[in-house]
Amino acid sequence: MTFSAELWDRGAVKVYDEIVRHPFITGLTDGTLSHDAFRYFIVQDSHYLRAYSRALTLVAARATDEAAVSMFARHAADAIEVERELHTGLLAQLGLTPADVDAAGSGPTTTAYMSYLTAVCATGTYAEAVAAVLPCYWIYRDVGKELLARSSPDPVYREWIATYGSEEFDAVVESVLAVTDGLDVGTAERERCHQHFATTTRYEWMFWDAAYRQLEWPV
Ligand SMILES: Cc1ncc(CO)c(N)n1
Repeated sequence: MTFSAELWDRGAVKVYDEIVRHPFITGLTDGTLSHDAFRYFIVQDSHYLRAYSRALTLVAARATDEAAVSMFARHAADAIEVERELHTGLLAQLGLTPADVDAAGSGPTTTAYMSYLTAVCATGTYAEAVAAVLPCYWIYRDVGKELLARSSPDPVYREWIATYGSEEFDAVVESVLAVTDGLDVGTAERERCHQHFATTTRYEWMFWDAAYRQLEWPV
């Protein structure tokens, strides 16, 4: 079994099932998701993408071959572009400005997820950093494809779905999976990779759940 298949098998199979039947995800395609919940999601995702981009530069710095350095550095730059283009467009359609994103601040789940990613990428090994960021790519690709197949009555949701369900994003994810499968991982390191992969996979579920419930800091 490839390393990526092993990670998915142990850390993502069950959670992925929960993700695709979560009311936020089913609501994107059956038209029941409120724009308020989606607004919360896009605002929080703007915060998330800023941290994600920085985390990817840390992965790039840890990469052991030039092709991987170049790939992760490119993805870091792309994450900033996605935040600028997709979010500015979607935010405007939802009646929000970048100033509203700053005013909202990052919510509890966003903060926890960003902190975990940053910590692993800053202090873990290269393989640990790859395992921590992999669910961000992989889950969005699979969810994107699933949603594209289901389609949506809402043009705003359709635009968001098109980004992650695209052939381009699929190719990006395939290249990261190839890097993952080429990693040289020790026994103890392998266990830590499993932990990080399972944890960030859970955070992906929690991120959608927080948006669905529009979770705020309790105090
Ligand atoms: C929370 C989250 N995870 C992954 C992605 C994909 O980059 C995203 N935009 N947001």
